[in-house]
Amino acid sequence: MAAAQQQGKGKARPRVQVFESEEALAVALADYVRHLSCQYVEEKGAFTVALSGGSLIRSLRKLVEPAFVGSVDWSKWHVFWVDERVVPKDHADSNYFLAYNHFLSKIPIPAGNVYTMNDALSAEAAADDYETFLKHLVKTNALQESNDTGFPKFDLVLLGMGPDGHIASLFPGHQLLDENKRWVSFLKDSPKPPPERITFTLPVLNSSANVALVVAGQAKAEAVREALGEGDHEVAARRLPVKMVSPEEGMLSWFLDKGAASKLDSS
Ligand SMILES: O=C1O[C@H](COP(=O)(O)O)[C@@H](O)[C@H](O)[C@H]1O
Repeated sequence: MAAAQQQGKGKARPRVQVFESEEALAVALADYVRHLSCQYVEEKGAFTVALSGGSLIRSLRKLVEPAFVGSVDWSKWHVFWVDERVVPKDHADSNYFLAYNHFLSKIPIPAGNVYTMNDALSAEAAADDYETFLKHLVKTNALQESNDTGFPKFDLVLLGMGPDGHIASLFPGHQLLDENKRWVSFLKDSPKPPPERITFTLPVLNSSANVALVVAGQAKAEAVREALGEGDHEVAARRLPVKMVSPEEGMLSWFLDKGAASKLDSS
């Protein structure tokens, strides 16, 4: 359905698109990801994507359907995780397991291009391990670095949002929202189970070339209204982490269904 605001670069206003249904959102999301994939593969021969867990994975379903699956060069994809739960990879709570079952198992991405967090380590060690690995990829030019921030620059970060406004494993009021040095950090007190998690930090999310916020359902309408409303002073933003997503030099695109957008003024 309708597009709302026009996007710009960097700190410009995000693009906000509202769709009649989650089904229509999923089709538009597939088209958006396919377009970026083609663009980056053509430009630099690779496409680096960081996935969230949760409902985002279901919203990616169209990308693996016949209308889209054949027009993506999956061999050039490099897949990362925005956040992970500290559980074995075959555990129902694992973000990798979810992505594998509903997305990755259906497409021919080379196994060596799928970069999971190490589930044999403690939360601290797994965060260190993933950060060290990302630094190695940057050093070897397999992953770009942001000239502006010195943090890694993913071509696309796909974020979901919880009803409380959390993104990745960055929760309202949590001290990790202040982290400005680490690339990957950990927490053991997640308010949403399971408690132990590993997560990209905000500077990494905000150094990406493209960030998509994919949000469906009425349960998230209040957080969407607050996030897209006026007045982004720091206290409000720390209460609603999604408000702290603001790419330094990249583009932010919201994909909303009617339910999620139902408390926005224009809807
Ligand atoms: O716990 C998590 O929650 C968020 C939001 O999940 P959703 O199911 O409400 O969309 C998700 O983006 C994150 O990756 C996950 O670890």
